[in-house]
Amino acid sequence: MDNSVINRENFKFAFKNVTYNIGVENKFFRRKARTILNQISGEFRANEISAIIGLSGSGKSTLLDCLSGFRKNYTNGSFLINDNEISVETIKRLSSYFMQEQTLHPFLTVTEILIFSLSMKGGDNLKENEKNLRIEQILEKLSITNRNNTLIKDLSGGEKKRLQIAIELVRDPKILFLDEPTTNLDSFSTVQCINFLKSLTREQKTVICTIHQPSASIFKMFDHIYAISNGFCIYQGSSKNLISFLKELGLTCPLHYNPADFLLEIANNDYGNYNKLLIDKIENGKRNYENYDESKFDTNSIEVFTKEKNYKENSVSYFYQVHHLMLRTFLSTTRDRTLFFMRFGLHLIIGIAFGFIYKDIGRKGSIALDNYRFAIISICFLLYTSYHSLYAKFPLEFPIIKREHFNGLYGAKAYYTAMILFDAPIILICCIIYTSITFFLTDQPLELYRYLMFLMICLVMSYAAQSLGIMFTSLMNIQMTTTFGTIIMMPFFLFSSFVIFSKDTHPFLIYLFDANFMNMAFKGSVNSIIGLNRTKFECDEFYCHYSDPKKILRDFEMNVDMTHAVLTLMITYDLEMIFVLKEEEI
Ligand SMILES: Nc1ncnc2c1ncn2[C@@H]1O[C@H](COP(=O)(O)OP(=O)(O)OP(=O)(O)O)[C@@H](O)[C@H]1O
Repeated sequence: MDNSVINRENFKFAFKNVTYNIGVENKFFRRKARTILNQISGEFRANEISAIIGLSGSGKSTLLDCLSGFRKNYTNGSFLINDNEISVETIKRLSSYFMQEQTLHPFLTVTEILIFSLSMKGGDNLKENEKNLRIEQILEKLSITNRNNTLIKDLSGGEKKRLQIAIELVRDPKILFLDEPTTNLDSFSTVQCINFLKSLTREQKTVICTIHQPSASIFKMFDHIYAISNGFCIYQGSSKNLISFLKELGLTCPLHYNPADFLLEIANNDYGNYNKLLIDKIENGKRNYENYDESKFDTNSIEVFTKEKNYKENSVSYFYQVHHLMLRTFLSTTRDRTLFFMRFGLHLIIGIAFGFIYKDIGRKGSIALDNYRFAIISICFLLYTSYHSLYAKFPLEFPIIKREHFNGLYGAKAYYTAMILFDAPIILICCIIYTSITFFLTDQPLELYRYLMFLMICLVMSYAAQSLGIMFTSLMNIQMTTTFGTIIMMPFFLFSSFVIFSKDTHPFLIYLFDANFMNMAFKGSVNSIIGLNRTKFECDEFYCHYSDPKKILRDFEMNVDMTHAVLTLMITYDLEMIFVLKEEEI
């Protein structure tokens, strides 16, 4: 071991006895705990770049998730800064997490995404020129200065990676966690990326990254190595001390052989079972195979980090977050108009199609019953387009918002508010397109209040359906919402007076009809077309059974007080909104 004493700056982030258990399914569908991290300890220092290495599935990403606070449930153990215990919340405030998946908005430019991150961090405190200067400095460091106005989707893989790091740096974190930052990079870009990360350590930052099989030259660039095998620590210390550490156990690394590969082969039992010996020698991470000058540590310096509340916290108001989120959505939507135009186009095409299918129903007594069918199908169409409108965006956006929300850019409430506010005028335009075309083509009486009533019912129902979609998305994960989202609508449909009448059900169930927004939407739309004292239809055949609109309303149990219908829809919308906006996690 190299015995020269190292003076590192007085910041040490350590963890003690960290255990992480996960429930796994066995063949009887019971959940059984599996331990991924076993009472491991370790430490990382400022001015050092540390690599967490290990075989695939050894627990590298899990350790990074636990250290950064990304996985806090089922994590046991303690976290310390300069030997003072700190909470996961403090770590989150001091750090930024670079996730493995590329999570960037493809239709924003490099500058726009950085301005957004900076605004969310500093709000209005920074002047425009200060923001631009800060961004210029970061881009210069990352060698992407000439790509300022390029859309993210047009950047190369390496540039995207560097930009993602830049976004995290905007918030000036003390600790930077990076999950496999060099994956998919060629050897030149890998060296460039590690060199850049190394340069950050000169600014008092603690850089911790997981890395998959580093080459010998990359391995040497790391100051500190933390090696894991099956959730246990098998080495902790400097990269240059690894060979002597192994030698003490009788494991001699062949000349010109990559020490990282040698260690991973030992972990894989290629030379016999040495794992237990390694774990014991390094005391499962309690020991550091490096000499530090511990007298340099000032244990009081913890105050600086824990008391400095707005170090990484959201320093901007809820309204400021909503405003910037809406602005960002507006920019992306104006550049990628596919979904936007598809929604308008869909309402236009379906409106024309239904208009022709139900042509003349507003005038002819022989087909008057089709007015009831037309109102029901209109509600079903608008209900599903609104219900799916936002959660269709989720699979694409989810990794992005998860990262941004985790890194403290904005709250869940601000995100949902911005999403709903941005979508509100789109739903309004879609409803106007659909109702105007169908009302005219089906030859309904040209009475303004009747049309407005039809539009209002369709609109409020669409908002209620949209918020229901968001509510389920916020409650379940994306796969669950996509799989069960449509099935969840079935009970609403069942008690909507379409499948079964309330008079034929148990009196106890009547309330399910009265409180059901879909029932009120069906009844409200049918009433706005053939209710409201509509005169009899002209009978164009020998006998027209339903030429009297009152008869349709009575036979199909469609009579409703319009105020009751509108109020039920509005209350449903409000209740769902209250539920969604009280969510704290995305
Ligand atoms: N949510 C989870 N549910 C079940 N098992 C999990 C979960 N997360 C991690 N694991 C398991 O924990 C082990 C460690 O996973 P982890 O992703 O930390 O490995 P890794 O060392 O980062 O691997 P790689 O280098 O392949 O990314 C793996 O066996 C993985 O299957």
